[in-house]
Amino acid sequence: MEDNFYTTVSNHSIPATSSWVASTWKAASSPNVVLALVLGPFIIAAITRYLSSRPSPQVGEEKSAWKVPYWIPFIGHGFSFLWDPSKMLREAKEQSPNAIFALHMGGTTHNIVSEPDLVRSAMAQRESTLSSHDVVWNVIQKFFGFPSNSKAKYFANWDELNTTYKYMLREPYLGQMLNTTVRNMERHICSMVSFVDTDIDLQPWERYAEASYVSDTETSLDLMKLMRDVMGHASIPAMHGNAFLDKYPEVLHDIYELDKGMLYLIMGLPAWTPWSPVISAHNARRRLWEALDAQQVAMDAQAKGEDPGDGWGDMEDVSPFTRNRNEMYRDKGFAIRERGELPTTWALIINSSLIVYWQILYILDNPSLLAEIRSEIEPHITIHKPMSIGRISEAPRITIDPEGLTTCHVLKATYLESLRLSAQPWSVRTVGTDVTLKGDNSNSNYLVKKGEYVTMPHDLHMRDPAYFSDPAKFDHERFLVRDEEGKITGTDMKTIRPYGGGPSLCKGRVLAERECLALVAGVLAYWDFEPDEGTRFRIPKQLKTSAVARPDGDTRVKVRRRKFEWDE
Ligand code: HEM
Repeated sequence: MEDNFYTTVSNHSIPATSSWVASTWKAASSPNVVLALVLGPFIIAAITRYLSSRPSPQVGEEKSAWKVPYWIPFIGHGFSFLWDPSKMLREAKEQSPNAIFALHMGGTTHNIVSEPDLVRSAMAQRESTLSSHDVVWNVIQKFFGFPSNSKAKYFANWDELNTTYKYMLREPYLGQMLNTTVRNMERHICSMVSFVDTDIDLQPWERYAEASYVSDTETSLDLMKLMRDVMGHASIPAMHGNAFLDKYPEVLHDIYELDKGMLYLIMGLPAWTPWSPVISAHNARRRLWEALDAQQVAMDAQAKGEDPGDGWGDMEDVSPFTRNRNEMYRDKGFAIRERGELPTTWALIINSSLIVYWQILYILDNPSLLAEIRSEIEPHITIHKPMSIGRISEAPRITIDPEGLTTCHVLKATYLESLRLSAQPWSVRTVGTDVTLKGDNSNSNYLVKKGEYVTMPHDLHMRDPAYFSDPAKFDHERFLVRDEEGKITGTDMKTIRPYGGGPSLCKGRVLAERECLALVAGVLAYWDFEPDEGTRFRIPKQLKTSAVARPDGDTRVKVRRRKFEWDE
């Protein structure tokens, strides 16, 4: 037996393993096997393609989504989707004979819905039919890093958590938070650019925007980074109090780093992945948790009548929203590590600060629009004549009236058009029971099946030429409402959904709109900009992010303070 075992069948005196390799090689190199190996993948791909393109059986009157054919089993459209989701969706929509089409990715089926009537129907379904819970938890756990064993507590207190949003959405709290934000903006707008050539004397946002001294009246810097940080320095203290940003000045940049790594974190890539954006995202998230946890510890101590600790001060300026959430966490026994302040802090920063950049850039690119907006906002912005001693004078102060700005329809229309062009929001739901999404007539109803997903990429609709002519062009006129004489009487948001919809509709939408209008108006009233090179501003390509696009490169601009009447 032993001899047989070690003796090769081919009678040669080579070891058995080699003999096995040799025989396998011989078999593998036979023409039939080579043919099978070469043709196999093609045959599998062809069968997959055939099976995936078979129409779903129709149930009664109701159609189901058109399935976009694919070639690779299980992975389906995964690669082309990851490569360029916007292009892929646009092309699939163009080919689709139905108002809904379905993509297959990683064994899951996504019914892609973008027509306004069908989105409305989806948003109106009960949570048990189309649920956002699983998707929300997936993001909360994987992206924000919540402990996975807190899921039960999180959902047990779902209603209480949602109730706290009234401290952001409703008066008088909304007004309080907005006023604090706008007062911070007023201070930062006057000192936005310092025209010094020593790095140490620059404002933090100038350093981040890579400011480079041109002259005593002119500085060159990156517009996106500047606006992002100025907005962040106004809104973070309005939510968390001044001490928070003083103690943790890196919070803003950690939020940007975290956001850049969103996809990697959702894919579950660990911190040791040898790819720097993944490592940076993990590190940024750890530092953010440390900062937010420290604030919760300080607030807990203060609530017990104890000293909140070094550098926190009296925390009187922490918003009612953050205070109320801290109270709720204590009442419901949430451990420090289970408290969810990172998602709201991220949501506060990440979208508004980018929209402000896009809106300012689109306006600057159109000088007659800029002039129109400057005259429209003039009654609601006051620039105060500064005190002077000899030839030295302080920077003029600015006062912004956010309520008044809500009547500036052209300004508001440019905000809506910036959202239409730059926001990329998606709402995703899991299908709990078979459901019919109703279109505007019985011929446009669609059945979606339990276990699948309804995925609503709102940007697909917001750039659909069937609804928005010349969709890539910035044209704020499309949102203006005029009377018979052509006089502007208001704005109409039409069917855009930059804030998502249904139960997970953005809770900061009113605050976002008012703070964006205030910052854009304040900056345009106070500062002049010109492109650093050439005569036109470059409108950069957009990179896909969570909800508002990032530009694909720098927007270097030269900034000067505007000339006011007393300068003449
Ligand atoms: C222009 C700026 C903003 C845009 C475009 C935006 C967009 C969005 C989108 C698309 C969603 C998800 C909706 C869905 O799942 O259907 C969302 C959710 C949310 N946003 Fe905003 N947002 C903005 C500003 C803000 C601000 C300033 C805050 C203030 C903290 C905020 C707080 C939230 C919160 C708390 C949620 C989660 C709501 C929930 O799950 O119940 N957002 N936002």
